[in-house]
Amino acid sequence: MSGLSVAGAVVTYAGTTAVAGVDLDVAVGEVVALLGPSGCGKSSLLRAVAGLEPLTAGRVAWDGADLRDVPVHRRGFGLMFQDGQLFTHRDVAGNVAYGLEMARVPAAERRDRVDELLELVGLAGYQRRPVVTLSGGEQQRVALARSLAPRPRLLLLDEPLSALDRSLRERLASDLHDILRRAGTTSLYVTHDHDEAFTVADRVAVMRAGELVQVGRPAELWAAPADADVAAFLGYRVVAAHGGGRLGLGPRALEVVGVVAGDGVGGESADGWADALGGGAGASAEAAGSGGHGVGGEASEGAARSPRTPAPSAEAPGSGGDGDLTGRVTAVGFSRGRTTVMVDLPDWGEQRAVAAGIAAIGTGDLVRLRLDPAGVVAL
Ligand SMILES: Nc1ncnc2c1ncn2[C@@H]1O[C@H](COP(=O)(O)OP(=O)(O)OP(=O)(O)O)[C@@H](O)[C@H]1O
Repeated sequence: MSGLSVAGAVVTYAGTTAVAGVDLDVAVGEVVALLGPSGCGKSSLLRAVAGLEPLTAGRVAWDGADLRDVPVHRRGFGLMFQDGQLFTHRDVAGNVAYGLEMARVPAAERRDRVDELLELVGLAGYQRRPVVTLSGGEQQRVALARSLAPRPRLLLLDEPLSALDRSLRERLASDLHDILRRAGTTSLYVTHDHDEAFTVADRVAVMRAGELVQVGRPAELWAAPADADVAAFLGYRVVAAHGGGRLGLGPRALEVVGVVAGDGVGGESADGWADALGGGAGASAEAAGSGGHGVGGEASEGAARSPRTPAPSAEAPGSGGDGDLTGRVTAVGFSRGRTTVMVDLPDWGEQRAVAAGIAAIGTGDLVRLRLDPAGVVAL
């Protein structure tokens, strides 16, 4: 096996088992994310791969060669942490060049490599900037450039974005994906954030209580989580399925398709909304056959889809005769152009649902929901 191979790895601290027998391969050029909740042993495993933590059992190998007797600085691995730990007395170029100086790379070659890396991480021209004048995101880009400079055969990243705010984290995760591919750097990436793992990695290894519970491509994990815990960790809401078993409801599994009884508060007047929508919404309200009104987007998306579209009623407890679900709205929010509501459902409790466009929904309304089979996984 070329690349990294971890077999039966165990890490213990004074009687506590942090890593309980992990097998994991990372192929050359591949980016693998270790994803799991706090305390599951991700960092311990990463540190064991780096050589910073001894293995109680098992082995770590590169290109088939056991690394047991190879000290940290001779493994040819790079490290990057949450806090980039930049040298504050050096400027940006001085930080990026650090590993190259240690490797006694000649000055002219160092300069070229620093320029190339700053270009790669989106900081061209920053060479002489004192690092203390940089934003948190820029500092992490410098830390990344520094760890990539000596061309590590494996880059180990431990929560490199978790000190940044959400929008910056999303942006940098996407940039990291591109930068690691362009540099062709084999990487092991620790995070507790599923979106970040899915964005950055080719494969995601889900860890729980010291063990790997599932390894796969992001789309594979999302389509078929190994169990209810993995599903919940990936962002599904786990609910009981009709007739036993459980379902994972994805963030867009439930869609409001109509208001059955609009006696709630907030939003626009139900009638005004229906009027504004014109024929489409009227047709929807009629189809609902309840005297309620349809809710839809700009092009009346909700109305365009028939409210009687058969939902997987066999799997949906609390569903009406035609397969729709009905529940009471407990909260209404508006985010990124969509109305989102919390709806109290008879068997599933409070669940999040989306309504296309700006809908006249108020708390207390009784709404009809459609369960989109594409947004649901059986567990
Ligand atoms: N140096 C240490 N001495 C004793 N116990 C430790 C040490 N480092 C970690 N642990 C314990 O080992 C377990 C795994 O910790 P680890 O840091 O590997 O998890 P993690 O998944 O990386 O969590 P986090 O994301 O919070 O860092 C935890 O129970 C932790 O308390």
